[in-house]
Amino acid sequence: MAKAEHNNVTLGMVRDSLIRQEDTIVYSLIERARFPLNPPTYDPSYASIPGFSGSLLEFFVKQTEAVQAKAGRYDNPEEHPFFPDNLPPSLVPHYKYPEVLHPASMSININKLIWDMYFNKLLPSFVSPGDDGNYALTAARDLECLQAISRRIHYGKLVAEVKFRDERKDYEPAIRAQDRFTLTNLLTFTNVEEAVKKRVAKKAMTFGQEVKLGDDGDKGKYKVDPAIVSGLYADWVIPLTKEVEIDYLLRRLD
Ligand SMILES: O=C(O)C(=O)C[C@]1(C(=O)O)C=C[C@@H](O)C=C1
Repeated sequence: MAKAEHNNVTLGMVRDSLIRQEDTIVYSLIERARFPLNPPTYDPSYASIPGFSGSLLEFFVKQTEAVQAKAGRYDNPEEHPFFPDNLPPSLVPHYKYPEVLHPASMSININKLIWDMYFNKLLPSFVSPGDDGNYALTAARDLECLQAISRRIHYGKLVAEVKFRDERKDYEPAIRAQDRFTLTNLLTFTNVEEAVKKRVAKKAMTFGQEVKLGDDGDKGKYKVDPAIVSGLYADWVIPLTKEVEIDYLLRRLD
């Protein structure tokens, strides 16, 4: 059983955090869109780094995650590495994060899926084709997008915990029966999902407009297409958050 000392987390608080995380995701997409696709970043034959086989992107992500692991990033249960194997241990004093989640949540990490979605589906849809040589910056911006999206999706663990505590008698039978269908119905709020999709499109318009003095700027011209941002949420972010919620709930009574 998870310790219950942080029972005061409410669904409203968790949703406020999801709303704040939208800002980070939209900004990180805008920052990545400053660069074209830059294919050599992803081409294993381009990098040829001594002692490393893989793309510049993989090199960058593995090295960055190693440094961040040593600095304690993954001690925080909200953070999930993309390459969890062989990560070095934290070298800093352990901060005692509140134990809100069930311990089984530690085994849930769907970053492989997020990685494939980001590079195969999302990235080609919002950056221009082309190559400007800024491969290291490109890899850095990609990692920022990935980390922001991953944090949001894995936040589903906390959303699920709060929902479970609020409606324990409804969730328990479905968990005992390992009934994904009923769990999906219980945790789905279609009106909230619709509001999320509309809000992120509005944020993409607001944050991604050209700000000019003296006139209204380029109306209708945005740094990242708002429809792509709401599509990202509709097709990936919300469904994968729900996937994490279900994975978490299925193990909640272990
Ligand atoms: O806010 C919630 O209740 C969530 O579970 C989060 C979320 C989302 O990903 O935005 C997912 C499922 C719900 O149907 C509504 C919204």
